[in-house]
Amino acid sequence: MNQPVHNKKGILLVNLGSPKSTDVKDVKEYLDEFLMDEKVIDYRWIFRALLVQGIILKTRPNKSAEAYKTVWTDEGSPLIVISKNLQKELQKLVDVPVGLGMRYAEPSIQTGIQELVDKGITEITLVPLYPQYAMSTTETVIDKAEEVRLKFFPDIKINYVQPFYNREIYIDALAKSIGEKLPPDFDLLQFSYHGVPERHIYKTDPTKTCSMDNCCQKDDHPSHKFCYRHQCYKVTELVREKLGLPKEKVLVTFQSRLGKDKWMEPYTDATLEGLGKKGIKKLAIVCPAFVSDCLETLEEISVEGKEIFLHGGGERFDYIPCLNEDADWVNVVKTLSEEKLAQF
Ligand SMILES: C=CC1=C(C)c2cc3[nH]c(cc4nc(cc5[nH]c(cc1n2)c(C)c5CCC(=O)O)C(CCC(=O)O)=C4C)c(C)c3C=C
Ligand SMILES: [Fe+2]
Ligand SMILES: [Fe+2]
Repeated sequence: MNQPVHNKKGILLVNLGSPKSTDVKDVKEYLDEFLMDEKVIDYRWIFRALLVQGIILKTRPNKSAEAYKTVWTDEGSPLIVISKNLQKELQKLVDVPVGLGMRYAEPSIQTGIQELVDKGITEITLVPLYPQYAMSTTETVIDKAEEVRLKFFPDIKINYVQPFYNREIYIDALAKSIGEKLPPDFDLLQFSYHGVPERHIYKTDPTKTCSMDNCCQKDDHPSHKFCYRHQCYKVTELVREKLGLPKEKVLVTFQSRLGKDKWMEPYTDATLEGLGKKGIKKLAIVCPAFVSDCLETLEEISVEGKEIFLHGGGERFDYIPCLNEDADWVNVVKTLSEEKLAQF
């Protein structure tokens, strides 16, 4: 009997990853792998090693472990738990196996591919779970998956779902999710994206024309395909239009900076501090660089960010969760995966 034609096909979801536990040694091991990635800290190896192993890993693991403890659940890290739930929900909707891998720590991309290969899969559609392209998101996932494929699985094929920041199905799902949670009387809706050093934007711009100020918010510019900053502004604009909000009700900021480099501005924390004095008393905030709630949303924004805002004179702070296991979002992942599966 003939097998169905898709019997060799599978889907691999890839998210960022979390430490194994909140023990300082596990957090240290995770941060070491993460920050030694040359697409995350893009210094020459020796300078990266001096900075990461000589400075950051001396103090940050303690601080980060304490932060992780505040968000950790009985089942583990929120990012991992939510990613597993997304995997399960997607599996209910598609007739090919769905695997899961993390760029850092476990389950690794290698583990995820191995599990699919063990099921006889040789054609994998890999979905980087990042709406916007960045060197430290989509690009490093593809680099790692290619490294693993060439080393351990030279006979399989992988194709990659591209950043989906401007896809209508994604914007519809995000706008709907935000719209449902937005309180009717908010003063401002803040879009807080994970930041990156400005250098990353210049480095990955193949046209070398992005000047940070006058290209990222334009409708059409040759640098946009690889401009993380543009892609953040674009998501915001498309969601704002979909929700029918006036421009003055929406603000873009960038969070989670690390080290002494110049990161993209405006910064989320500095902005939150000053909003109350500018008359913004009721703030809603959403973090669309993340599709799953994680340390950076649950602790940095909904706990620390809230404190900063209230301390600066704000009165009400509504954190709007990520898409997580939202049914429309699962459908977005299904559509994006199936489009790519069809291309084998
Ligand atoms: C130079 C450092 C970093 C860059 C560049 C960076 C980019 C970047 N990261 C995410 C998504 C996530 N980052 C998360 C945690 C996190 N990020 C950094 C540093 C950089 N990120 C660190 C050191 C950490 C660890 C926690 C800490 O010590 O602060 C997470 C959460 C992981 C979790 O377990 O919950 C996510 C998700 C994006 C999207 C991005 C570029 C756009
Ligand atoms: Fe990060
Ligand atoms: Fe730009």
